[in-house]
Amino acid sequence: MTALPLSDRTLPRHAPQVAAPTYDRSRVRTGIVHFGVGGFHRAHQAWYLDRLMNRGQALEWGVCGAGVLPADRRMRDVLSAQDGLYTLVVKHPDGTREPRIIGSLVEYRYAPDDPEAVVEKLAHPSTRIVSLTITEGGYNLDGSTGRFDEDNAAVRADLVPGAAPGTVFGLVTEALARRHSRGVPPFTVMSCDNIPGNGNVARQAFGAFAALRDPELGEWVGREVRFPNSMVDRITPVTTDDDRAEVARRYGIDDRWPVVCEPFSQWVLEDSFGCGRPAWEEVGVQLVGDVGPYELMKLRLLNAGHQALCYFGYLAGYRFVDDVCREPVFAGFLLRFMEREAAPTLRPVPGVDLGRYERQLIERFANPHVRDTLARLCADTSDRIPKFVLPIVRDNLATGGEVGRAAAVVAAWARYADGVDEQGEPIPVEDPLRRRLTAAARRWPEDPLAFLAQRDVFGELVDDRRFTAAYTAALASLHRRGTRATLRDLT
Ligand SMILES: NC(=O)c1ccc[n+]([C@@H]2O[C@H](COP(=O)([O-])OP(=O)(O)OC[C@H]3O[C@@H](n4cnc5c(N)ncnc54)[C@H](O)[C@@H]3O)[C@@H](O)[C@H]2O)c1
Ligand SMILES: O=P(O)(O)OC[C@@H](O)[C@@H](O)[C@H](O)[C@H](O)CO
Repeated sequence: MTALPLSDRTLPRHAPQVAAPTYDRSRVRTGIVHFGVGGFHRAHQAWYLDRLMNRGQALEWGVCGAGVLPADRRMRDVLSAQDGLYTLVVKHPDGTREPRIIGSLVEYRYAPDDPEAVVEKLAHPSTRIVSLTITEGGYNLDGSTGRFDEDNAAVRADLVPGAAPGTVFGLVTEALARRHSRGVPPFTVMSCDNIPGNGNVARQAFGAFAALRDPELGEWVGREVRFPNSMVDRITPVTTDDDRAEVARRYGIDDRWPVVCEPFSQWVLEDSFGCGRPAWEEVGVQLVGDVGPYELMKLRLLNAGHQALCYFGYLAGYRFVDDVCREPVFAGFLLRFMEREAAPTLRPVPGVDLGRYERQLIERFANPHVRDTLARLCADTSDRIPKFVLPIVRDNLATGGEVGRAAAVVAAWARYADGVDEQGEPIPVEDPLRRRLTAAARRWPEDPLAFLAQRDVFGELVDDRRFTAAYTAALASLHRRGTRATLRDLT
C-alpha cells in the first residue's frame, strides 16, 4: 500500500481505514496552550480532548502547542505539514492495534520564531488553560533546596527588562502581566508532569519567577492563578522509525511523527480551574478534591517501580522493559520492593486495591508490543530518583520501615553511572549531571560512599548508618557478583 501523507486535505481518504475525527476541525477554537508537546501529551491530554470532540463537545478547547527548545523545531515542522494531525496507535498485550487519527491539536507555535506572538496568544482571553509536560527538570528547582534556581542563565536572560522571553517562565509570566494590566482573568496553569505535588511545584516555580520580575506581580500570581495538581498515567515510549514504518505499512498513513502507547490510561485531576475547563469527567478523567493519595501511589509504585527495574535490567544486558519484566528474578524484586517498601508509605487510595494495582503494573510493563526502552527510563536519573525513590526511603527511615531494596536501586544507579555494563559494553549515560556522577561512581571501591555523598542529589542520606550499610553492601555485590545474584538475595 502506498502511504499517503496526513493532513486535513487527505483526512477523508484515511478515514475509511482508520478512526478519525468525526468533528469539523475548522470549527475547533483553541482554549488551551500546551508547552512540551511530545509523545505523552499527544497520547493523553490531546486524546481525552479528541474523545470529547468526537462527542460534539469541547470544540472551544482545542490545543495550541508551544515549544521553547531547539529540539522542538522538528515538532513544529511535522505538525505544520500535517495540520496538527497525527496517528495514535494503542498497542494491546495480545498484539491488537487500535489506530486513531487525533485532531484536537490545531495549532503549534515555536516560541523562538516569534515570542511576541506566543505571549499574545497566551494573553488572549480565549486562552483559559496553559498546560505543561516540560519534564521534571523543566521546573528549574534546585534539587537540594527545592528553590527556584534564579542563577539559571536562561532565566536570568528572561529577567532582563524588555528582553524577548525565551523560557516557559518568561513567556507565561509576561502574558500573565498583560492579562493583569488589561483586566483579563488569569488562565489556569495545569502541570501534567510526574512530580509529587506537580501543581504546587508549578505554583512555586512560576510564582518565584513572577516575584523576581516584580514582587507585586508575584503576589498576584500566588493569589489569583490556579495550579491544579494531577496524577497522569499512560506509558508512552519514544516513537521509533519502526513505528513510522508500521503506520505507513498497516494503515497507509505517511505520518512523520505518530505516537504509540499502552491501552491503560488514567488521569486524576484536582478540580480547581479559574476560567472553566472541558468536561473531562465525561471521558473518564477523575476530577477530585485531593489528588495526593493517587499521585503518591502512582509515583511511588509505577515511576519508582520503573527505577527499580531499569538500571538492573540495563546492567544485565536488557534493552527493553518487557524483556526484563518477564524474568522472574527482576519482576520478583520489583514486586517485593513495591509490597515491602513503597506501598507501606502510601495513604489509603479511595477505591484502589494496592495489591491488584501492583500486579497490574507488572502486567503493563510486560506488554510485549509497547517496546518501551530501558534507556528512556534510565535517562535524567538525577531528576527522577530524588522525586520517585528517595521520598520512600526517607519515610521508611523515619518509621523504621525497610530500606534495603531502595538502597539497592540507588546502588544500581551508581553502578550504571559508572558507564560500563556487565558485558563490558559502554553505557551512554544521559543526565544533566553525567560527568560528576560518573566521576563519583568510579571512585568505588576506594571511596564506597563517594556517589551517595553528593548532597545536592541525596541530601542527608549519606549520614544514615542503616541506609549506607544497605547501600554499600548492594553496591559491592553488584560490582562483584552482578545483578542477578544481588537481586536474588533481596527478593
Ligand atoms: N512518556 C510517558 O510515559 C509519560 C507518562 C506520564 C507522564 N509523563 C510526563 O510527561 C513528560 C514528558 O514526557 P514525553 O514522553 O512527552 O517526553 P518527550 O521527550 O516526548 O517530550 C518532552 C517535551 O518537554 C519539552 N521540554 C523539556 N525540557 C523543557 C524545558 N526546560 N522547558 C520547556 N520545555 C521543555 C521538550 O521540548 C518536549 O517538547 C515526562 O517528563 C513526564 O513528566 C510522561
Ligand atoms: O517520564 P518520567 O521522566 O517522569 O518517568 C519515566 C517513566 O517512569 C514514565 O514516563 C512512565 O512511563 C509514565 O509515568 C507512565 O505513566
